[in-house]
Amino acid sequence: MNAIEIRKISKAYPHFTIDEVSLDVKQGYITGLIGPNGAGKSTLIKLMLGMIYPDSGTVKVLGRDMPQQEVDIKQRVGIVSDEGGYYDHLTIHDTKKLIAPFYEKWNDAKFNRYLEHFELSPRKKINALSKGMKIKFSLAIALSHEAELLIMDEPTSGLDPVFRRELLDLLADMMLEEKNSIIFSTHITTDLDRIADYIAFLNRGKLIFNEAKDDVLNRYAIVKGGPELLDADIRKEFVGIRETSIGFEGLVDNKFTAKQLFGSYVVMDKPSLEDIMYFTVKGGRIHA
Ligand SMILES: Nc1ncnc2c1ncn2[C@@H]1O[C@H](COP(=O)(O)OP(=O)(O)OP(=O)(O)O)[C@@H](O)[C@H]1O
Repeated sequence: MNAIEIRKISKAYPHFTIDEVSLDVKQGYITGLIGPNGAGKSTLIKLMLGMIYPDSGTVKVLGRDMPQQEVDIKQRVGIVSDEGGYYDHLTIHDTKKLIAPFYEKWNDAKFNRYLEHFELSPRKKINALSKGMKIKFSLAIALSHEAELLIMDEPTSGLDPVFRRELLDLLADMMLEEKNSIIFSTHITTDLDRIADYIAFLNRGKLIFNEAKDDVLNRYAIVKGGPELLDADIRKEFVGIRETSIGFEGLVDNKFTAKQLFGSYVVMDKPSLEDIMYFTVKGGRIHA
């Protein structure tokens, strides 16, 4: 089953369009949504959460239709973001009092444990929280109502390295429960190297791929070689290529085809997710 099913969703802003994106977020796994600034990650997440409406296409979350069954969906989903939509002038304690009755499975003891663990004072006002503290607070709320699905927009970007690692451990703990699923957007791809099972890559409002991370890392390759190997046709084989006077380094999206083409004339390396994002976003020839 899929935790989220997006079908041919489009949303146009004056200078940006989410263009017929279809995406399945697999239940029981962690999916990382990657893409450069302005790729449309937050827009896609807002569409999943019914915070904005698509021009066309459909969204199903945990088998229910968004936005028709939004109330039911929100019971089962935890949202982690620094744009919490909470009232700025309220304290953490008062915000919790306002939110908790909404959830059928609210666990107050768990919430208090998380506050303590995250060193958040219940007396602190929302507008006095740093970006990282807001993330911690929304995570405490999400984990205290037995959410089966966490949807997180850039959860690690405002966090120090110590808590970032701790957050990744908390997410891994959540995944011990088989039915739980997580999707999170980030441009810190090293976080995903550690915990993601699937990678969905969005660029300029289009989905480039949504694949198991290991398959992606096996399929793509970084190819390095001398300038004499390149001509116009060969260049077309690359997703992106960086050339200097002494050679080139490029990304191919099918290393088996590239092996047949280049044989032993080149060196092939395993790419990182960052390499894949960099070369895809830059595209064509990159001048060094
Ligand atoms: N309400 C809006 N009205 C007009 N344009 C918008 C609106 N919301 C987002 N956009 C535009 O949509 C594009 C995608 O923005 P979005 O925030 O979804 O990207 P992102 O991938 O999350 O980027 P980042 O990594 O920088 O947060 C941007 O060009 C942004 O200016």
